[in-house]
Amino acid sequence: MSLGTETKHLPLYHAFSVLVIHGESDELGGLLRTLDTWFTTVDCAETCLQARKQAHQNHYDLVLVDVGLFTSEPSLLEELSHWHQNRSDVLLLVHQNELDLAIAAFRHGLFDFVLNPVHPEQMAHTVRRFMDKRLKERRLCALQRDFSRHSSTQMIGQSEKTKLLRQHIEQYAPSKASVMIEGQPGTGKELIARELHEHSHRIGPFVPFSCTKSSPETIEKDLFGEVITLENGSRKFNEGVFKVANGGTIYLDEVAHLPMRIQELLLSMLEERTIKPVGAKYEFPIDVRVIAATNQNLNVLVQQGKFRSDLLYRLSVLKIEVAPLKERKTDLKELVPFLANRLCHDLCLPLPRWTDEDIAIIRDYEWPGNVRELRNLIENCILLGKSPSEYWRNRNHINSGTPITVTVSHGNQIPYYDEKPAQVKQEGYPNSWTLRKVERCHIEQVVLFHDGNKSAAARALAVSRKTLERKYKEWDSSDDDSRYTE
Ligand SMILES: Nc1ncnc2c1ncn2[C@@H]1O[C@H](COP(=O)(O)OP(=O)(O)OP(=O)(O)O)[C@@H](O)[C@H]1O
Repeated sequence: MSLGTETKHLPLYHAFSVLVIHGESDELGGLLRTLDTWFTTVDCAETCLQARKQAHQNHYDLVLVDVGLFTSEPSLLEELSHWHQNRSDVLLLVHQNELDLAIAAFRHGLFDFVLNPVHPEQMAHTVRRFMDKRLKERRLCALQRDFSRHSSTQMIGQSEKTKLLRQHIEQYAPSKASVMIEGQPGTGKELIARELHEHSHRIGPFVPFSCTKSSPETIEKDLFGEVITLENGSRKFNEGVFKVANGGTIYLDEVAHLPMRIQELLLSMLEERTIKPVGAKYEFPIDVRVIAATNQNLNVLVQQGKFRSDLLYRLSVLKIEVAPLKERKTDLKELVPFLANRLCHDLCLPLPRWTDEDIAIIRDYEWPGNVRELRNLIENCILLGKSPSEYWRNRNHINSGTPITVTVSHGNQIPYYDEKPAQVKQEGYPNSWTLRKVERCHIEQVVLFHDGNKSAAARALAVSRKTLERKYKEWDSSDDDSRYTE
């Protein structure tokens, strides 16, 4: 059996494995050689018992079986039909004089066969069909995992602003009216749009679309679809995003970037509830709810003549403003454990244990990148096995020996997400300490760090040496030793 042109171009399906169930035969050698060029695992079984044993120990994506074996091993047919339904594709190898056996196999749902002796081109064609189907299934499975990782519709947070947001979502969801969501990048605008769709009970899908594509022509085709006339005169229809979202919701992200021509088409769609694909002669009715999002001030863009005021009016029938994370820091209490739990679960890694210092860093930071930045930080820490404080020090090239003074308010602490109460390692000062006590302790710590060199300590503390001396005098005169009496 030699490889023809098609087999030479056959991609290597290395990640798949094959079992060949075949009695002793001269034809087998050639068949195995051919399969060996495509797959890394090609196993052989000569009897039903052997095949069962092999299949028990390994997973096979494809099982090739010589139908001649069904005469001596009738139970094999039943078993193969079961494998076929559950895990493996089954390909029958049929001689001209074995058609009755093939027909019996068809009755068990095994319909795919090649004629024996096998022609390499025919074999390559069939194998490609099976393996491409498997590859598609794998990709779909990976996409679904990736999708669920990135598209949660669970909005976390108990700050007043987030509670109000939830209230708006509940009130706005059942309406068909357009919604404009305003907020900085990473604040959760898409998440809100998904929640609106989930609660709307619209039967169609939720389809996100980024308006930052370069050319108006591409956006028009992507949004409204395209009718192409082929050389033979027939017409091919490429569905646009609006058609895909029919009955559901379209989410126009960064709507401020829409070119003027598309703004006009979108306005017409919102008014007429119809779309006209590029190259089409007719308009089609459409039932899509539009949710748009922006992190720019569209009123300013209207004044600058970059955004149509009538479109802005149409898109903003209902309006939601999302506050930046720094204005709703109490959300961190739920967000940190939620994101850490989810990421650890996705990455199959154990939950980290963080200290007061880590918690204080997360709480005191301003989060310009909002929840997305928080999520990225947590993911980095989990993957690198570093705590947020360590990560911060490394990122900002701070010497790990530098003492970090963080006062942690335990009453307002972000809770641990472990089921068991965590052993919180206390690195800050207790809440009961006065500012005077904290100051003294901190100065003494820094002086100690500099081996008693008060000039170096003063420089690290950004005060003059004189100020430091004055502090020591004050403490000596007041005989204040109560700093250690906790
Ligand atoms: N309240 C929240 N609860 C849980 N996860 C959140 C919350 N807000 C945002 N996220 C998560 O933060 C990430 C960024 O959110 P999202 O993509 O919705 O932000 P966005 O405002 O649409 O960003 P951009 O403007 O850059 O498109 C996502 O992983 C999202 O799931």
